[in-house]
Amino acid sequence: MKTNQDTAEPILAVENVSKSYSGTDEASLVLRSVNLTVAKSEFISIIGPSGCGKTTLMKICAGLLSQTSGVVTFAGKAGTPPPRKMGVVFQSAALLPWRTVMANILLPATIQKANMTKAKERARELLDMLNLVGVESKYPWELSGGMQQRVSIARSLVLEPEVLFMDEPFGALDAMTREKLNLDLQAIHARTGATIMFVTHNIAEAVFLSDRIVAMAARPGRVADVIDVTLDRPRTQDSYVDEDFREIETRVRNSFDRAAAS
Ligand SMILES: Nc1ncnc2c1ncn2[C@@H]1O[C@H](COP(=O)(O)OP(=O)(O)OP(=O)(O)O)[C@@H](O)[C@H]1O
Repeated sequence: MKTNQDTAEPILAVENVSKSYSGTDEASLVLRSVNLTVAKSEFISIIGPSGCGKTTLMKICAGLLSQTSGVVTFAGKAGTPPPRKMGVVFQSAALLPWRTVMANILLPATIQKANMTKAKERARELLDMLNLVGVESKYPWELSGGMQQRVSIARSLVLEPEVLFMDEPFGALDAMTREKLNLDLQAIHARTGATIMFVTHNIAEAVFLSDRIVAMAARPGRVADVIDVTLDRPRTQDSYVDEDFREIETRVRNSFDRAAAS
């Protein structure tokens, strides 16, 4: 059977990656021999029990942390994506309180000394895509948590990254805001064609957004299962109650439970 991964060119590959924060013995391993290939424009989610190493794996892929052994390959070359080609979004929006929304969104372009005319044009497009028009001159503390996270997403996209790493970006938001942001993120993914690696604890969210879901097991962290999400796009709020959606959700839940018990 052809999977989503087989049909597109790989952009990111994790080969035999292990990680220990201390010591070299087997017991100190947080990740053990993780292998994973992410296709260009793929939306891949990582789920697993708390402490299984999801954030560690994502940080290694983003080059924010080094692996103890193994190789990460980006676009066929050993190494992680260059900062200019990737964006990162964490659970906390981490905006600079003394900069306006627009200045926060433009921050990566300022740091990277990118073409500011182009960056401003892109920022305006993102304000529109993320329903932020009208708040560009406000300061982060004047916005709701959901709006702040939208700004953080816009900031991560301003340099048109090829890869976006998102670590529980909606974890602190209420259910309604989260569903709305899932719809917006799906639209952004379709429009930009960015490859997205997304860590979440929420199984329905993973099914809604993903092309593939990686279920990890803990102690040491490892890939326990990979589930293809073969649902048509775009998915809508009605998708959550579709029979096919529920079936995949159950499969992912079973994988999660098996991984948590192993
Ligand atoms: N900087 C660090 N130094 C030492 N140990 C760490 C460090 N960061 C993470 N760990 C440990 O590595 C393991 C994996 O942590 P990680 O945050 O990657 O897991 P996770 O699956 O993302 O967890 P959660 O779902 O709770 O966010 C945990 O046991 C954690 O305590």
